[in-house]
Amino acid sequence: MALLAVNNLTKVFGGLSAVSNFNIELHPGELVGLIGPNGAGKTTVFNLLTGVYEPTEGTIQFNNESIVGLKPYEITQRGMARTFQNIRLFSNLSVLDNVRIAYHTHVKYGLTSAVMRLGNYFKEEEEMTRKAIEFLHIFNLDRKKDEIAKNLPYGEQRRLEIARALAAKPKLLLLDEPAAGMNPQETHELMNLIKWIRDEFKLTILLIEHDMSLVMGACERIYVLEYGMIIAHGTPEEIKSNPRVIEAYLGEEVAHA
Ligand SMILES: Nc1ncnc2c1ncn2[C@@H]1O[C@H](COP(=O)(O)OP(=O)(O)OP(=O)(O)O)[C@@H](O)[C@H]1O
Repeated sequence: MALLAVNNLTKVFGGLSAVSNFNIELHPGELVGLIGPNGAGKTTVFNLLTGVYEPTEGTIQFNNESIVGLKPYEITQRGMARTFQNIRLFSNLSVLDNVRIAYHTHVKYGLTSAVMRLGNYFKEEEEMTRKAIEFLHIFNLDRKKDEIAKNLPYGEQRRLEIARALAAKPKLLLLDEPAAGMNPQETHELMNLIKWIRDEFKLTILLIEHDMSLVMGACERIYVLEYGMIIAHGTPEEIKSNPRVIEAYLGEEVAHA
């Protein structure tokens, strides 16, 4: 049974179809790539899946429920989390608080406990801090827990954003260009980290990425978008040798990935 089933998804801005008749199915535990030239519609797909935009047409079933028309926070609560192409951290908060905030979608104490600072408020807060530090440890950021997020080097900010997304306990994680701005060594480490978190947290992951070494090295299946339409879909080997993809996008880049 598919975790995510998208049919005929279309988004028109003014006269421009940013996404046209887009279909995708993701099964639990899959790690899938979404690639395509600049402006192909990849981020618009993420914005449609996460409720930032309402589709002009089409259906989105997540965990056997239609999520079209839900607000982004309602979709997060149902188990979909994402990162952004332009990192969106709470830049003036500490590294630890950036992750702790994500847990607030799951805390059990009510407003009264929070205001009155009753027993379960402290218990939950303590538990949240412990779990947040555990997460930071996975991402090798625990030593930096008290630093202000904006002062971290770029690669660490990217890792922190993923840590925060994971803290919301998603079933599906959408990563928008996680390797952007990273050097080859950082990209390689990130690739291994993404594969590891998929296995460790039994996640399904859909990632947009321009770095072909990461896409080809991590993803089991890849969808290729051009002008808002899927022009190819297959394994990394199939995509690498697909003449239409080479012509539209990858050219020499993929032949050497
Ligand atoms: N809010 C919007 N209003 C109008 N046009 C938009 C909007 N968002 C995206 N578009 C247009 O939709 C098309 C697809 O953009 P999108 O950002 O989804 O592409 P992309 O594949 O993510 O590109 P990149 O790789 O450069 O991030 C572009 O032509 C873009 O200008």
